[in-house]
Amino acid sequence: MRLQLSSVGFGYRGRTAVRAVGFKASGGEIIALVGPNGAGKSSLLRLCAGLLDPARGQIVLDGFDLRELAPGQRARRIAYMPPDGSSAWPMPVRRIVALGRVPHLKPLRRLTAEDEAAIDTALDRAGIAGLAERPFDQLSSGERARVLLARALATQADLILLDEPTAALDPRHQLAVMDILRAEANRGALVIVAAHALDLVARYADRALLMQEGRIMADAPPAQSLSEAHIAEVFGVVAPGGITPTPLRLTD
Ligand SMILES: Nc1ncnc2c1ncn2[C@@H]1O[C@H](COP(=O)(O)OP(=O)(O)OP(=O)(O)O)[C@@H](O)[C@H]1O
Repeated sequence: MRLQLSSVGFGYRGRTAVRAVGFKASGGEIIALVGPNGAGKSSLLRLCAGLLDPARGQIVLDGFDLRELAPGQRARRIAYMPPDGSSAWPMPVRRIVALGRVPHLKPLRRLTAEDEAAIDTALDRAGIAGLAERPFDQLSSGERARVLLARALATQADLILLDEPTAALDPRHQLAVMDILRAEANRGALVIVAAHALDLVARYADRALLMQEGRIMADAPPAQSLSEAHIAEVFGVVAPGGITPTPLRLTD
């Protein structure tokens, strides 16, 4: 699959959030969106998900303008994980993950064995099989984040958009989630992930798009886009020698 953005612009009631953004990406890649609070990362993800419409420019998925794709097709092809799990749905975890299969259901049909298998696999991979019957609103924030990840995985989409999926996670689950995203890219999905954990981005992303005030000011492998000079300019912090990939790894 190929995604292409050309001169995409978007604003909220006059406040510009995304300015003249353009990039191309393909299945197999992990692309990280990096930048300070308010830089436009979440807005750009929501544009790619089709949840917002560009005011200017175009977003093209495999030759089709995102706005021309039928809603059902868009929902099967694109999975979106929102930034936090604070929504207080008093629903069992399994039912929330099952929502990831809704785009695959025929009208008025129940979940098939294939849907149930996709839900089980997603619960397992996110490490939350043991929480399947627990109410979502009684989980910790990290547990809720993994439920929303599982819902996105259950869709088996070929464009996976995630807004700060590791923000609430402990170190082991941060690595586990990034390993899952790598596996999704390896099966051919395009993964676009907004993240503040620069050491994880340096380790896992193929490209880091560094955003500042709605623009992309660098689009390169993390070793280049997260250079000391860029980090100083964009974040106002000194990262001696640039960002070092996290040295943490899972125990055997
Ligand atoms: N619903 C909204 N209504 C009005 N302005 C908004 C809305 N959502 C975001 N903005 C503004 O758009 C700009 C970009 O916000 P966005 O959430 O895309 O940034 P971000 O890079 O994801 O930030 P963060 O790192 O804090 O999550 C900011 O100036 C923000 O205040």
